[in-house]
Amino acid sequence: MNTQIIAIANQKGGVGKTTTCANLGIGLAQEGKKVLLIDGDPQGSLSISLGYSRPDTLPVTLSDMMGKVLTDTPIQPGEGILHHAEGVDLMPADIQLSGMEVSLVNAMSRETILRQYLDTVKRDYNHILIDCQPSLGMLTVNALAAANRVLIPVQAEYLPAKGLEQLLQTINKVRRQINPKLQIDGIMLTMVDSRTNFAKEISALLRETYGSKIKVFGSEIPHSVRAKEISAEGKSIYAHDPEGKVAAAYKNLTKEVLKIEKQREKCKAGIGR
Ligand SMILES: Nc1ncnc2c1ncn2[C@@H]1O[C@H](COP(=O)(O)OP(=O)(O)OP(=O)(O)O)[C@@H](O)[C@H]1O
Repeated sequence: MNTQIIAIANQKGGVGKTTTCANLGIGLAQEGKKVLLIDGDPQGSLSISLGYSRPDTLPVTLSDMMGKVLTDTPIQPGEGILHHAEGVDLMPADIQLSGMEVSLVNAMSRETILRQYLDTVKRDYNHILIDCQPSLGMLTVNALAAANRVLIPVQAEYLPAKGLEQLLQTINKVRRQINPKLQIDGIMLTMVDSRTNFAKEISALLRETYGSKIKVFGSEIPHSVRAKEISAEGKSIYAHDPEGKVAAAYKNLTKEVLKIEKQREKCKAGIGR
């Protein structure tokens, strides 16, 4: 299986990474894809938002799996992977992942420990989505080293241009030094309040600043209280508010993401001919 591994990254906190990871992942599952979500954040927000309110009580989390890679301990098929009612699988995380990040500092091949873990599970999945932590630390570098695609959610409240530059530099560095396959899918606006001109201005500015180099997704995720509620519900926006505008936006995003991979496959086939 040609597994698509998508890192959802932005070192700024609270921009909608976790919400996007869960709803894009479940959107892909609704399109018939086999999906694994990786909680790459020691806060465990993705695990919590999918209903595992106390990830610290789970017997196995991502830090255990990365620990096994570090110590060359075999990983059993499907070990520690949870199955969510809406058709996605999840490798959860808890605060132990912080300790793992510290141990990585002195580890051999420290940037590729997550990639080595994913190599043991990826044959079972069409898509693996990684919810990155809000920093450019070693866990995010591991996610970028493991992925072949990166999607960047940006909150429409203000333009963190400098932050975005730092992220793009990190992505380029990872691409040059560790993972030449990494491609940027695009920047995606989240929490857009369409009643204000401000959001429109930010959207236009993003397209003006980055649009020539990086795709800015046509799908923009509206700001909605219904979206805010889902993290406490343990389910997706499709289950919580199926007819709402956020569900529609995430459905569109899912289609855009699938279109990108189709186009890349076509390009590859064209080159191969
Ligand atoms: N479209 C939306 N409308 C309103 N609130 C939203 C929307 N998307 C996410 N939120 C809320 O905004 C907050 C931050 O979202 P989320 O946790 O997805 O961001 P994050 O980038 O993953 O955060 P962190 O960096 O802390 O992991 C959460 O309370 C979430 O419920």
